[in-house]
Formats: sequence, C-alpha cells, structure tokens
Amino acid sequence: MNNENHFIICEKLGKSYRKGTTTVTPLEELDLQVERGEFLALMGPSGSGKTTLLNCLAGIDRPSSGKLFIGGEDIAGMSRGELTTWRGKHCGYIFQLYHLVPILTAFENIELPLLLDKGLSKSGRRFRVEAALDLVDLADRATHFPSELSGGQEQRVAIARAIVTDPQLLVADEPTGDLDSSAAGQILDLLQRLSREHGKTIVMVTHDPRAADAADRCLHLEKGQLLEAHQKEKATA
Ligand SMILES: Nc1ncnc2c1ncn2[C@@H]1O[C@H](COP(=O)(O)OP(=O)(O)OP(=O)(O)O)[C@@H](O)[C@H]1O
Repeated sequence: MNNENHFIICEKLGKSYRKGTTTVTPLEELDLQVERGEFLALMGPSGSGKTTLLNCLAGIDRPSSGKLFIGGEDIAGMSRGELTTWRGKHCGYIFQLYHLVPILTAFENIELPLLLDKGLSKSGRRFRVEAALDLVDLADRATHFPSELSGGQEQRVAIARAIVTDPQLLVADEPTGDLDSSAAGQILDLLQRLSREHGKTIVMVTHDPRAADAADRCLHLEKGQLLEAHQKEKATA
C-alpha cells in the first residue's frame, strides 16, 4: 500500500447488514483507487450502495470484509474508537440538507469540530473559522443564523465546517440535491477549487449529471459493481 498517488485504496471491499433473518450486501468485493487530490463522483440507482460506500470511506461504517486504506492508514483494521479519532482529523462530511445547528450562528457552527481539539486556544479557533469563512466567501455572514441564510449559503457554511479541521478527505452526499441551478453551480465551483487549489480528495455521491460532470472522474455503482462513466483531463490550478 505504498503507491503515493493512491490516497484511497479499496480491495474486495464488502459491507453487509442483518435485516431480521436476511442479510443485505450493498457492497461486495469492490475495488477502487482514488488519487490524492482527485474529485470523484459516484452515481447509481437508489439502493446501489453509494451512501454505504461513502460511510465506509468516512469511517462511519466499518467494512465487513476486504481492505480499505486511506492516506496509508488501515481503516478496515481500526476499532470504532480509533475510527472516530481518525475521522475527526482526516475526514469532512457534507450532507444534502446541511445539518447545521439552528440555534448557532454560522461562525459557531463552523467552530464546532474545533471544540474537540482541547489543545487549540480560542484565538486559534477564531483564526481557523475566519479562514474557512473567507474560503467559502461568507465572511460577511459570520453572525447570521441558518434561518437567515439561503440554501446555497447554508451549504457553504456546512462546507466551511467540513474543512475547518483541514482534513485531506471530503465526502459529500448529494451536496447540490436541494439547491437551485445557480446555487448548485457555486457549490460545484467551490468543490472544484478545494480539489484543485487545496489538494483535497473529494468523493461525491450525486444523481445530478451536471454535478458529476464537474468532477474529474465519474463512476457508476450497480449492484456492488463499479463501472467507469467518464474521466476528464485534470485541470491544474
Ligand atoms: N444501517 C443499515 N441497516 C440495514 N440495511 C441498510 C443499512 N444501510 C443501508 N442498508 C441497505 O443497503 C442498501 C444500500 O443502501 P445505500 O443507502 O447505500 O444506497 P444508495 O445507493 O445510497 O441509495 P439512495 O440513492 O437511495 O440514497 C439498501 O438496500 C439499504 O436498505
């Protein structure tokens, strides 16, 4: 597992769930390699295992079989506690419906993941939150509550919250699914920038062909199998 370019390596990755007396296996012997800094889109019919794969990559779910290495670390071999620590440092999760805390301001929402780092001072947190707000172009909305923001602005706050700990990996589950075309375009531009200019590796689930087109590569997941849909020449910053 020493290929520097392959930030994510899945080998025969499997995930099964018990449902009463039956077993559901959304991922079976899945092989996938993602380069460091690559922006990858995942498409596929409902129930094909896209979110299951995303949750394995994010360390939320533990694979049932196979190997999973991210940034050289053996994710499949970690305990739940080790996964939680790993996720806090190395992975940011972006949801379709933002999942912001309604009673906190944009600044306070973005600051939340930093509160877990007891070694970080208040001024250190402020510096990082302000940098994240600048990056998503919302410095003038720091004191606004989610109800005072548009959907696109809420998603940009959620992206700032995902990147404030400076993780290498971002996973996004239909990040433009609830947005109009113009706001969706801004989110896709931002994700492209995070990959091309900041070197983030991004894995995004989407049903939207335009969103998939913004990525460097698109894969289709069908019954646990990955099929390559398109690959673009990677643009440099
Ligand atoms: N925690 C769980 N317990 C039991 N079954 C689960 C669990 N999570 C997912 N599944 C099952 O695994 C299969 C894949 O689900 P998953 O959410 O990964 O699909 P998806 O491709 O993301 O679908 P959608 O596009 O509808 O979100 C489904 O049959 C689902 O019911």
